[in-house]
Amino acid sequence: TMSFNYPKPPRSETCKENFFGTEVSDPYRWLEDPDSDETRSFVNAQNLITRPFLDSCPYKESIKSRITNLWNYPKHSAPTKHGNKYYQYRNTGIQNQSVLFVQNTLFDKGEIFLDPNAFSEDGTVALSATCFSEDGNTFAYGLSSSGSDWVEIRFKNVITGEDYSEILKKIKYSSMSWMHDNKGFFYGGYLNQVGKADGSETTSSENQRLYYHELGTDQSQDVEVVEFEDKELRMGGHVSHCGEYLIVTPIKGCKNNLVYFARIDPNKTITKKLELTPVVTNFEADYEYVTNIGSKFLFRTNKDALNYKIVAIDFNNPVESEWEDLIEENPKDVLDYIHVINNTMLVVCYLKDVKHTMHIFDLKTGIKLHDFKLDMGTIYAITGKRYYNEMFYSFGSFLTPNKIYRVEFTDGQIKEELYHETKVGNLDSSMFETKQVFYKSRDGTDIPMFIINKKGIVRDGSMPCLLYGYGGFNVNLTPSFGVSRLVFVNNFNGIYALANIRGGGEYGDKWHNGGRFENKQNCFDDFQHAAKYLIEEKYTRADKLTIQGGSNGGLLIAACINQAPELFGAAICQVGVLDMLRYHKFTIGYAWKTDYGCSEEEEQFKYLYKYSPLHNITIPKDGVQYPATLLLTADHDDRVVPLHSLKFIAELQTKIGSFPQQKNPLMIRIETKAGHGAGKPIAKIIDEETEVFCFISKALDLPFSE
Ligand SMILES: O=C(NCC(=O)N1CCC[C@H]1C(=O)O)OCc1ccccc1
Repeated sequence: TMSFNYPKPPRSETCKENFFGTEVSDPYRWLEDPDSDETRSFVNAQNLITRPFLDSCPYKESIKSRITNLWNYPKHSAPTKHGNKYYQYRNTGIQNQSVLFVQNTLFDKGEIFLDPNAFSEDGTVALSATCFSEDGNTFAYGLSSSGSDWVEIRFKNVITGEDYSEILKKIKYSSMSWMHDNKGFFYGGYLNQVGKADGSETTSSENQRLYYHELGTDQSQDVEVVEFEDKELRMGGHVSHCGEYLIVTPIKGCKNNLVYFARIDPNKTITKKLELTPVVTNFEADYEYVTNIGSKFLFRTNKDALNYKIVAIDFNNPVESEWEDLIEENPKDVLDYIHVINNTMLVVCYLKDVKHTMHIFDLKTGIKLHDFKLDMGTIYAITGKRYYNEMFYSFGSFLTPNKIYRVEFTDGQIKEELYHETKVGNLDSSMFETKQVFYKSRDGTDIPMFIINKKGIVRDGSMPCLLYGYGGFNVNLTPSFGVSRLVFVNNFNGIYALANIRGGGEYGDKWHNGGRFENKQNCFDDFQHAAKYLIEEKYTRADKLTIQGGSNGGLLIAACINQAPELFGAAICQVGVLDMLRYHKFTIGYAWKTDYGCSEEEEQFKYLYKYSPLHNITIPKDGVQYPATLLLTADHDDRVVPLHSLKFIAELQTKIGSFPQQKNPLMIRIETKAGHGAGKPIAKIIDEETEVFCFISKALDLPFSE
């Protein structure tokens, strides 16, 4: 059996805080300083424990080569057209970053337009945001380094391939939008933030402003065009399809935004703050700009529509009593997203029991004109400008990486053809089967869950199982192709299960609200009942069951091992939100109040304190032990700062690690030059997935077969 002598970091007995009469100690608060010597030595001490454990896995090299060669298939994105050229991301297989190609026609092999791999040796500079000007002659592109949310924007002349000289900095959580003169450009920035701003800082991101940039000038000349008092607002700025309006959608949290607009003259530069007309001035609903016909503006909204709908607002008379529903709310299916095409058509994707359906509606009348035939899966993207009579959509599912279809609208016909199908080498998908089951949670709610396994398995409870969940922020976990999960099913002879627990948006706001605020415990109950279902149905047994989740999903994992350690053999908690009393103090954490609430409010403190992972590590009774637990974080994660994981592992090892019955490892893997996940180079993804499997294999004694 294994035993570990975990680091004994200094534990402050004086750091206490009083929340409405409850005294809460915070012995590892000093770990909140990422740059202190103490924190650095804590990180090193942890890596000295974790590194040898992971490297001792006898299957490490074969796991890595299996994951690598399954990743190594050519990838293509749906083409998008700008000006008279087509653009498409391609990856030969395991290039760290995908490369942006430009083609003159749909079927020529094209040439490299922008290769982000050229920006760094190790692929840690990613292309995080792009925006072509209306005429397609200028390409605005945002680069992010080491996985940080910070973005630097550059402008490329498409004809010459040369970059303009200016670089826009201090940009984060920003929209990008061009004036139709192809010279003016809107973006959101934190230009006043002081101190380090490279993603390793934990400074709260406050006072974002919307700026107007004139192409070819220095950022110091940029004009602050929109400003609101509230320091927590992030400004979405979108130039309308006609080019005559700027729609401004300030958002405070991660749900519900305001709507303002300004008239703009595409032929005049902007020299001062814009005059904004209010349309929505309360945070009661989401409003997402779709398009406009003159002054009639379409928005996708959940206002009085938990499953969302399309509403028309006349900006000449925006009073709510004059709003009209263009596409009514569907009582069962969620209006997930929408794309205007061919001038007069709306492509609408619904989510129906966690699978997409796709239809065409008339832009003026809202009448349905066409249904697309889709397999069980997900629409990943739809591309095509409003005035094009051609669009592309990409579709994927658990065993289908990506199928791109081209749709052409000519003389009243809708012609559709397969444009490109991604083939995965060395994977015979006919060996696997996927299904959707429904199980009951603690309160009787039916929860959907996808299950993937090899065909012909015998359900005798002996198989290892990997159960994944998220459960928050209206996020939908729909079927998608994932390499590591297929390696788990194929080479660990495992079961992969994906539980669509409450807090997500799988059944609209009813589902999101069911996992928010005082209902957050439903997420944990739903997930624990998924585990019980998999055990009762003999897919697996507790000591062969691994649970995995990231970010808000990391909170899910940590709360579940605190509440029901007996249910799980292993737990993978990636970039988790683990200190629920202090999360809102760092970077963009305050924006998550719209799911979690905040400890500064008494009622909210009470329910946060009840499940906050850092504050609920409990010594299990009757010889039960915590599952083998691996936390993962990274030094440039400025979405969920590493201090959450550092404090949690310190508390877990101190409180639980020294107990005789605790044989399972309690560890943390801290990555460098990496962040929350977006833009992570393939090499780092493969290393991380390999080491997660090494941990699980070691902890649960799982054999790996080539
Ligand atoms: O904070 C979030 N989103 C929520 C989020 O990232 N969360 C919410 C909880 C922890 C973490 C996660 O689950 O990934 O987004 C900020 C943002 C980024 C880019 C553009 C605009 C705004």
